Amino acid sequence: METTQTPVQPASAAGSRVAVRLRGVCKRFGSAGDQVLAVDHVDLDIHEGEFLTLLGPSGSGKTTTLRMIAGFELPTSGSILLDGRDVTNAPPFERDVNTVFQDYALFPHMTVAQNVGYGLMVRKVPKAERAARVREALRTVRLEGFEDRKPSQLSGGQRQRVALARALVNRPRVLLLDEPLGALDLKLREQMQVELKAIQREVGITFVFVTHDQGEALAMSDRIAVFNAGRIEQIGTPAEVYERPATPFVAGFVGTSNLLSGPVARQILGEDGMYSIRPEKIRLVAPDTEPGPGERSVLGTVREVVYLGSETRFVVTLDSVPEPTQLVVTRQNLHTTSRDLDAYRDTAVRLLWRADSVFRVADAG
Ligand SMILES: Nc1ncnc2c1ncn2[C@@H]1O[C@H](COP(=O)(O)OP(=O)(O)OP(=O)(O)O)[C@@H](O)[C@H]1O
Repeated sequence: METTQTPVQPASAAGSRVAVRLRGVCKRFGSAGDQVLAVDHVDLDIHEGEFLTLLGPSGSGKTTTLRMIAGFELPTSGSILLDGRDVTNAPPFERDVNTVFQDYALFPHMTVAQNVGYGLMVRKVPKAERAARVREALRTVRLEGFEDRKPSQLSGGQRQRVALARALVNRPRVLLLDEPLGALDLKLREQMQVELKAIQREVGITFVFVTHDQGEALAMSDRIAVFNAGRIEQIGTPAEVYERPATPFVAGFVGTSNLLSGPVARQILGEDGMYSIRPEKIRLVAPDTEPGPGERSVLGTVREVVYLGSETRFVVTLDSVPEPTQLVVTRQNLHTTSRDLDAYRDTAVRLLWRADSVFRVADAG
């Protein structure tokens, strides 16, 4: 009986071997005169054992990129390599990858165990080994004891785990996940984010995960590739993408950003170009507070106070800048109650931030 497991490889130890390589990949849909360039010259290296997320708004080309890695779509131009082997035009079954879809695509008439073991049965894996591998996959997704249930007798989160087990049981080199948590409610989604990441660490398989949810991408990924209009605008760790967004689009799509440009940037920062500062990096203090060493500040008036439970969002218009400018500031409600906050409205304040919290996202245009 074979019970060997894929070796444990923590995500932080993701190897430098390239599991998936995309070079100059383009995908055009439609016929002449009515064409969409869904994916536009994408270059991407995904490392072995890595959890890589394709993040972007609807229509930005993430799913098409994933489907080309799976072999469900063929690129119009460019090449795709899996483990160094050119698979650009290979059919899906000749690629060592598996896909988990958002709608799970489980067989309703089969039990959980039959669903998970289906691919092994088709590949004529002997019965005893099949049973052992199904058991092992169900253990990995923490669904022991559910073997004989039908999909209709499971919750959304449990069905999602069956879909995951059905992919893991094949021990693919690469697992492709297309918005797999999209159908779950927020609480379950957050719980599954933690579990999915733990499972990926345990099995050490390369995960390529598609989502439009920036919070999900930040919470789970080793690296994030941010898509916009068919192109990758930035690839980096969650901290790099959040703290040092490379473009105005990334600054706005991943978290909230205040963008400063033109005469406003010149007056406040003394620089040309476009700059970004995160709302939580700005402190709201009394107007007569002196900035400390390495700090910058500007005077303003609080226009809106929005209580959000764990934090409050202030919208502040700036005094003495040449154009009407608003900055958003967020603050954790550590000792504040909603009643204290009303006093802020229409008051004069000083906004204070560390000079190194501001970063350039574009050159002067
Ligand atoms: N089969 C197709 N035929 C024609 N156009 C398509 C096809 N599939 C995708 N597109 C177009 O390609 C572009 C990229 O689509 P894609 O599904 O890859 O985006 P996405 O970022 O995954 O979006 P979503 O989050 O909404 O799934 C879109 O403009 C879409 O309308």
